Amino acid sequence: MDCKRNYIDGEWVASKTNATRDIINPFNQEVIATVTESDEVDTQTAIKAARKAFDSGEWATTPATKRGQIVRTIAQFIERDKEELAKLESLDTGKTVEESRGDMEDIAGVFHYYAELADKNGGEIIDSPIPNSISKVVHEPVGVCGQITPWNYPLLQASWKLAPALVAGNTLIMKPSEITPLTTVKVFELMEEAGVPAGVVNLVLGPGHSVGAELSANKEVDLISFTGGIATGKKIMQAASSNVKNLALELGGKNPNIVFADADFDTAVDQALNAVYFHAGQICSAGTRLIVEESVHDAFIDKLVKRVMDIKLGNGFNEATQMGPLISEEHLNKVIDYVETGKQEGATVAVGGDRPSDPQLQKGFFYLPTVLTNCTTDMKVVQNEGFGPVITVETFQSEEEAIHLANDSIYGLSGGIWTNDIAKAERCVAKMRMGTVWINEYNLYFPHAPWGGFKQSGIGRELGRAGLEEYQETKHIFQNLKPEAINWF
Ligand SMILES: NC(=O)c1ccc[n+]([C@@H]2O[C@H](COP(=O)([O-])OP(=O)(O)OC[C@H]3O[C@@H](n4cnc5c(N)ncnc54)[C@H](O)[C@@H]3O)[C@@H](O)[C@H]2O)c1
Ligand SMILES: C[N+](C)(C)CC=O
Repeated sequence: MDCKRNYIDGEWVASKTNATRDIINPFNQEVIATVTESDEVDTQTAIKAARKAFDSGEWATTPATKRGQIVRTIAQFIERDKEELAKLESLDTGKTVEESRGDMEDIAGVFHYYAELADKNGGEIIDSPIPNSISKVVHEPVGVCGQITPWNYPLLQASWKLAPALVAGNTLIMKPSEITPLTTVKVFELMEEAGVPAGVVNLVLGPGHSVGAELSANKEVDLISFTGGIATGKKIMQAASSNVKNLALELGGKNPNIVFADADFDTAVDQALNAVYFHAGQICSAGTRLIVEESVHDAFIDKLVKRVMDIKLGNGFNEATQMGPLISEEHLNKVIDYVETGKQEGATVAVGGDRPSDPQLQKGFFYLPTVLTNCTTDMKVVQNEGFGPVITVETFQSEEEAIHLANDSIYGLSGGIWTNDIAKAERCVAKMRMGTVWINEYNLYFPHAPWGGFKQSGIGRELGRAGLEEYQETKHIFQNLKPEAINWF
């Protein structure tokens, strides 16, 4: 098995430490790859390469149409290699290949979207208050960008950072999660094949406490874009103050999914499952706080539980599998503790609440899809992000109570609302403090619409025009066409 390496200044190189890390398939704990394990010194080498490439001005002054063409070629290569990439993502994360195929389509779509935007953001002439002058606003790249991604959607989250950074003319160093780096390595191969010049994109494989911390603190890095947990985000924010870096944080969520009694009952039940159980609930936007109008609660939970009992756990490579394992033993233990806490707090396990007993699943990090009823907003299990296949259920009697429960969180990433009363939906949405709110829908995202969180779910936006603007500085240029002395002094 060859060892996957860093990509620095256009070369594939092993870490100077000579250390390696085994990458594990969460379905059966088999080693699927070995990768180089880097440290601060490797990171500094990559930062220097990105700095040199940016300061040379070559990429930033490449015409935007040309940068767009290269990004479009990357999209086409992802489409060409979609099946290989999807299988690699599933081996690495345990999610079903069907889900990974969907991710790859989304990822190619993100590269296509930003390729199209590349030459459509050329700045503007603004009305100057001074006669005989020109006032214009232009967009320039921020500079050297550090990009740090999580393990749950490894390549998807990488694409949201790579594509806009490239079309805006930046250079970058990416650090994928040390647990799931394989598809990111592959996309760096595709970026090399597409002709991205040496030094513009750099990849450093390794852990957060060394590689990630160096990227966040190093004064040669102008921007840090991070997707991951709140605790890490806070550390990065502190480290980034070293040189007042630009900062984009995509953090966690504890997302409400509100069901009113007038909603289409069967659709709302079905979508309550979709809101949570994809990728075993390891989704930032998972609608894990189900908030149901009291009058339909019992019928709703009956139907939900029946549907949950039918969810098929297994190897993501089997077509019949609907839910794979959690990412690691460490994470499985966190989910077990999380549910135990809920039970101690008084929640009732309506279904699940344990590991599966199926002998075929014992080597994998599986946890049963779970519904906890009798939950109240003060419980830890309602307030903390569990990041597993666990729904907590609360009830409400009035619109105001539903909104109060939905907003009673340090998070503000996303939320859903199910009702056939459009006026009620609009009233509620106006009060919901979240970056994305779905009405009669859940978990839908696409390249044209911005994504990001209110409150402690983050700072800044990815996707859409806003996702490009994160990678741009705005410059005002004022030119006096008839300069004269003003003789003030
Ligand atoms: N808002 C979003 O769009 C979004 C998307 C996906 C995941 N997430 C969130 O990500 C979290 C799960 O991902 P995770 O467990 O990989 O998160 P994490 O915070 O543990 O790790 C994320 C990345 O940060 C790195 N890291 C760890 N310590 C670091 C440090 N001190 N300095 C710099 N980098 C460091 C890790 O190596 C990894 O690459 C969840 O909270 C989830 O909600 C958010
Ligand atoms: C942003 N999203 C929904 C693709 C993945 C969150 O974990």
